[in-house]
Formats: sequence, C-alpha cells, structure tokens
Amino acid sequence: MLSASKHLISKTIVQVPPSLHLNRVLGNRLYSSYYNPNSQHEFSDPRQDKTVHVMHSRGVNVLHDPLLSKGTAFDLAERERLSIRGLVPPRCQAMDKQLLRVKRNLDACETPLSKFVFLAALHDRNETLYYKLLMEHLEELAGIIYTPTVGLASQMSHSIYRRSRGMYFSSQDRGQMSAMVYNWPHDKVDVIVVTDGSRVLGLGDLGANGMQIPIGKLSLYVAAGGIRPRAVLPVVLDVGTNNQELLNDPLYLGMSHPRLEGDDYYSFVDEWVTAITSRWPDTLIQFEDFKYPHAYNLLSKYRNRITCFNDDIQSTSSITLAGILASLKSRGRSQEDLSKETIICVGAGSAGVGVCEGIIDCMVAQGRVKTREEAYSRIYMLDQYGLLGNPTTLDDDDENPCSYQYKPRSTPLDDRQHAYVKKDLRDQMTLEQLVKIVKPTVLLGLTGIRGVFSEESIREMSKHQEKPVIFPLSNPDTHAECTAEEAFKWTDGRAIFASGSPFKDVLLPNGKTGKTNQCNNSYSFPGLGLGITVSRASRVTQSMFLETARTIANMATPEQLKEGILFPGVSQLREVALNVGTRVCEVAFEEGVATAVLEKGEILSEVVRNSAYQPEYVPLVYHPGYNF
Ligand SMILES: O=C([O-])CC(=O)C(=O)O
Ligand SMILES: [Mg+2]
Repeated sequence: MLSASKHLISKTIVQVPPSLHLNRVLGNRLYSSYYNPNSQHEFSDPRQDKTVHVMHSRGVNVLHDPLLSKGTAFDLAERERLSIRGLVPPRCQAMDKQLLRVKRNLDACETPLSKFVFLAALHDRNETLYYKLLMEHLEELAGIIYTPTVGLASQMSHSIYRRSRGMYFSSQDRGQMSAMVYNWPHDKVDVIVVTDGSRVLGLGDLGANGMQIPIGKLSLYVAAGGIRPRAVLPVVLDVGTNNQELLNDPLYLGMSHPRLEGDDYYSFVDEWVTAITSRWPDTLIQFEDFKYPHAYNLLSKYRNRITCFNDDIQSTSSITLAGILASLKSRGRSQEDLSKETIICVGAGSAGVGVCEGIIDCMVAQGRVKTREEAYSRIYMLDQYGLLGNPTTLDDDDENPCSYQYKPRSTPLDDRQHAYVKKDLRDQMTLEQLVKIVKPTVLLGLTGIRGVFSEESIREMSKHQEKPVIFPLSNPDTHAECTAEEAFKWTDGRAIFASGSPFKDVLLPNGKTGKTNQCNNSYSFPGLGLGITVSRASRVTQSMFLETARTIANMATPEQLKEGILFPGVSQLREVALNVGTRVCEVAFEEGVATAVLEKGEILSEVVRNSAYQPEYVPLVYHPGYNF
C-alpha cells in the first residue's frame, strides 16, 4: 500500500494572518488559525477537527444562499453575528428535526416526479440538509435524483423549471466563453460534469433539458464521492437540438435551432474547453451523454491534453467489467477466466463500444490472450441492424435467408466498431439466431431499447448455461432491454442479473429470491473523481478504470456472490467510492500523473477518507474586512 504525505494534507493548510482574530469573532471558543482550501472560505482547526466558514455576506444573503444556509438551525449567537435575528422562526432546531420534517414532506409527495421537484427545491435552499438526507436514504433517493426518475425529469425539465443551477453555454455565446466562466462565483472547482444533451440516458436528444443529468451525477459526486458541494459545476453545452417536439414547445428553454455539427460543433466545444481550463486548469471534466461518435472524438481529442474522461464510455465500462468479473466468481470460476467467456453485446454506441473495449483491455492485461484480436473474437456485437458480421456471406445458401431483412447501414461502421466484425458469420444476423450459434455466457444490453432481449433469446441462452449472465444496462428502467422479472422467468430463476437502473428483487416460484444488482456507473465515477481530486491527477488513465473495476469486483462477500449479489448495495456507495478513490490515488502516484506531494508514513486510504465531505453545519462567521 502506498502512503501519502503529510503534505497532501498539510500543504493544503496555510496559516491565516493574525489580523483575522477569529477568537474574538467567535467569543471564547477556540477555533482555528488555519486555512483549508478545500473551500476557499473555510478555516479548520486540526486539533479540534472543527471548521468555521468565514464570509463577506450576512443577513438574507446568508439565509438564502443554499451553500451557507442552515434554515432553522442557526443558533442565537450566530443569528446575532450574522444579522439574521428575527428573520427565522424563534426556535433553533438541530438538523435531526429538520431531517424529520423534510423526510415527512418528501414521503407525502405522491409521484416520483413530485419527489424530484421537492428534492431539487431542498437542494436550492439548503445543500447541507439536502446531502444529509440523500446520504441517509441513498438507496431510496438515488432512484429519484438519479436514474430512473432523472430521466423523466429531463424530459419534463422545461415544464418543472424553478431555478437555475450550473452553467449553460449556448451557440449565442460563441466568442464570449472565456469571459463567461468568471460569472461562476467559486474560484475552486474540482469536478465539472458536462453534457450536450444529445443522448440523454437511453432517451435520445433532449437538448438543454439534459442539465438534470450533470446535476444528478454531481449530487452523487458529493453524496458518494465526498466532493465538496461548492466545488462542483454542472454544465450544458447548448448546441441546439434535433428534437422537434422540444423545438415546437413554447416552454422549451434551450436554443431553437438544429444541432451544430462538424467543424462548428467541434470548435464550439474547443472554445468551451479552453475557457474552462483557463480559469480552472486542474478541474476534472466528465463528459456525459454525448452521442456516438462525438463522445469518442472528444475523448480522443482531449484525454491526453486535460484531466477528463467520458462517463458513458469509460466508467460504464469499468462497472460492467466489475460485474462480469464478480459474476465469474459467483459462477465458481476464476476472474482470470474472462477470456474464456463468450459475450454478446447488443448496442454499438459509445456505451456499447466503451464497455467492450474495457473487457478487452482486461483480457489483454490478464495475459490470457496472445493478441488483442484474439480478445475481440470473444465478443459479438450487434447494432440496430443486427450482428456486425460479414455482408459477403449474406446471400449464400444459408438455411433461412429470408429470416431477416438486410438493410444497408445508414452510416458505415467505423474502425472501433469494425474490430468486432465476425468474418465467418452473416452480417445483421438477429440476436435469436446468434444466441443459438455461439451459446453466450454473458449478454449485455446497451441499446436504449426496451424488449431487445426477447423471450426466445434468453430461453435459448439459458439452455446452454447453468447461470446465464444477463445485463440489460440501458437507462432508465423503461428502456432496459428486459426486466428482472422477465430475466428470472425465462431462465427458471437461474439468471445472474444486473441492470443500469434499479429493479426490485424477484420472488421466484420456488419461494427463493432472484437477486438483482444495479450495474451503473454511479459505482465508478464518484470514487474516480475523489481519487483524482485528492491526488490532483493531471490525467485520467486507462488503468484507473481497470483498477476501479477490479476493486469493485472484489467487494462482494462469498456469501453474497453465492446468492447472485455482485456488488454492495446503493446505500454503500460512499464506501465503494472510498475504496475506488484510494486505488485510483495509488494508480495516479504509480503512473506519475499525481501532482500532490507524497511522503512516507501516511496511509492513503485515510487521507482519502478524511478528504471526503461530510454534510454537517459549520459555524459561520461574518468578516467584512478579510481579503479572501
Ligand atoms: O446516468 C446513468 O444512470 C448511467 C449513464 O451514464 C447513462 O445511462 O447514460
Ligand atoms: Mg450517461
């Protein structure tokens, strides 16, 4: 285990000029004389592990600032200090009472969408309370602020709009972006999640409505990954939309023109990247829900220039690989047997191709295949037309040439997709036909299309496998390739099941329970972000994703694996992120991309754990004279 330096912590603690006189401001309570740049305005006392927040604002400006507000929890001394005496009800209520009230109100909301709106409002008025609530009820609330409900909220975003969050850069802002970035009120931004809304989950082009996705992802970055709420920035690049329904809707809030494409599009993104990195050169940028091939092109362009990754390509790949590795253990095999698997991946977009590349990287890293080509031969990929196969065998004297209709692809396969073409199998073969021929052990769905895993294909698969591994990974649940119930029913309860969005466990006819897993990148990106932030990694490397997968794959206990449970539950996402964050930090140091300073003697896992944000109220101090 690598150890981290005192510097990792102490470098971030700077003596505050004595002129600040915090002791005087706080009465006789001895708070700190240290500056903690985790937040540029926070001061922590290493001896007492206490933090105070010193700021220029007071009065309603504090009360109405969601990053500062405590609602009814300001104590009398603080009300006095901050000039909010009389502006809140008289009784000071601690956070536990506030939690009781917000949970009750939340439970009274009748639909998932109304819960979403309620939680967004809480987020907008008191972030500390929002994150406390979220962390205490993560399993329940992740399904609201994240998939599946965030999908519906994105579709309805222009109707439910209340208050702005994050930043929008639109086609009318060209030439202005490097000035605009200074409109953001915080000098320190650790993580940015950016989307152009072109492929929101499996829901397609939702234009500027895509903003709900970065907001939801960043909520998990804070709740699970321990990134500080004031250090996250959700962004939409509004380059137009091709969604006619939105364009026709008078309430739509995005630009009303078709999407920019080609050079216009790439130069727009380039201006944004330049603007962002000029103000925040060290920030981590997560590209999210960009359609294929833009997603890949942007990743190729920027991955070696800035600290960035693509969530759908790389962290979905990481968690899916983790799922397959854990399933090997669950089936009584070794993880090193990955290259003996026969995998069908339905979906050849950014997530499909990304997931398969991650599996191939792992096969190669395990050294059980002689060449990368051999690894490709283990994976069969289908797009919307069917198998990526050999068109020249199409009209041969096969048994049933009319069983499907060959259609020329609207866009030819690119090199990445072409690597999966199977020369000895007919192009555009259906899933059902392919399952019969290759007898897969693992079936992955990344199509965004409900029902692609037909009864026939799954029943056929389960004829040949004792425990068929079935992963319908598309989001939200309404777009999953099959439901958990279907998977268990069609495999007589033998499936090892994981989906992108949550499904409930299934009661089987024999009285046993078919265990479901959520195989979502929410297991991988929060820890990646934490590890990158703590190590101040300058690049996000491919081994970070492989190690993330290995870390998560080894978290379930043998008893859980026996039952078909592959990962810890969503309620344990913080623990998962701390493990992943530690490993990613180690990789950053091993590969020389960490810029934080290392010294012997300190345990990296503790540094990571201590760096993670906890939603607690800190004393607030008004100090007009201090120059931040
Ligand atoms: O957001 C999620 O739940 C997973 C994801 O990245 C996607 O489906 O695009
Ligand atoms: Mg995504």
